[in-house]
Amino acid sequence: MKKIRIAIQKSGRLNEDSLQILKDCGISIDNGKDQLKASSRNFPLEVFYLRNGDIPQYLRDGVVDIAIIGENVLIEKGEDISIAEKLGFSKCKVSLAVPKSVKYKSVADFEGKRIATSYPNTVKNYLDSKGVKADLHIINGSVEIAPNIGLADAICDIVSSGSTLFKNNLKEVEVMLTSEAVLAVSPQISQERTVLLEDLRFRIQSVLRARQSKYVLLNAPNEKLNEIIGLLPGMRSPTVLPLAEEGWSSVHTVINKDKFWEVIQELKKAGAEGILVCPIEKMVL
Ligand SMILES: Nc1ncnc2c1ncn2[C@@H]1O[C@H](COP(=O)(O)OP(=O)(O)OP(=O)(O)O)[C@@H](O)[C@H]1O
Ligand SMILES: O=P(O)(O)OC[C@H]1O[C@H](OP(=O)(O)OP(=O)(O)O)[C@H](O)[C@@H]1O
Ligand SMILES: [Mg+2]
Repeated sequence: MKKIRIAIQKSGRLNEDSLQILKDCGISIDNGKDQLKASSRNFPLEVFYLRNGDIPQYLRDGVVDIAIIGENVLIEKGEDISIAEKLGFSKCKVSLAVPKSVKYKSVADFEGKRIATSYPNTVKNYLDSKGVKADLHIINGSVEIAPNIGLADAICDIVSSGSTLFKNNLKEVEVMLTSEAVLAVSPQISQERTVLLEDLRFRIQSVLRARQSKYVLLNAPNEKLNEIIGLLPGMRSPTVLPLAEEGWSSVHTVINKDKFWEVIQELKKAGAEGILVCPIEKMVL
């Protein structure tokens, strides 16, 4: 049987979370740390460990069928490559920044300025769309230092917490795009391997849904049941079971992790007791 070939970042910010999501999908990989290639024992999958920046070309050439990669890299180097799933980790922005002392008014201020970046296509497309022409200096790392050493007037790079900008006395002035890790697909993937991709996507979706949700159990006095059920979203509707003690019920449901603390407060006010919150491993609709 053919195996589906996936590219994963060899080392760096995406490596650990990429391996974790495969693991959560029940896919075990025999992983010698310095290997370039590994196989799964229990899923027809081969893993290639590659540089993030090289992955769009490998996808285009059909050397790998799928990849976990930052959306920002696809926008820079792989606009022709499609995205099968957004994976919810490595969230960041790609932004333009200038020294704090600069009085910035609008994107027109970049006209004729020197901008240091590892994302030349992204910057060029953005500035073109605004009718601005700048002078791009392509550098591969430590971009934020460029204005301090007189190499550029401004930079374009990844911003997450903003602390790298802060340390280098820069301020973010334009957010060009937001990004997260995605599952990207080669335009050359075969029919046979597309079937494996669908199987993998089914598992990934179940894992991502579960990561977004909490399983909640609580006790409620029967006279408050309607009010409490009204507060709960649930997958279809909450499960209600009688407790051994007369007049009380146990209510089970699923709550989105972002809404969770708000809902818990409301449940308590409505008379819920003994609230348990549990992680969910997989969630299949
Ligand atoms: N500070 C950050 N916060 C969140 N996500 C980030 C951050 N920095 C980078 N990323 C995301 O992780 C990806 C990989 O970043 P990383 O710095 O590990 O690799 P790289 O040096 O860009 O690539 P390569 O693997 O080619 O060396 C980026 O493309 C981006 O999507
Ligand atoms: O807003 P922040 O939270 O500070 O994150 C942004 C920084 O993170 C990335 O660098 P990384 O740490 O990956 O180092 P690198 O330049 O060696 O890739 C990116 O290139 C920025 O410099
Ligand atoms: Mg980096």
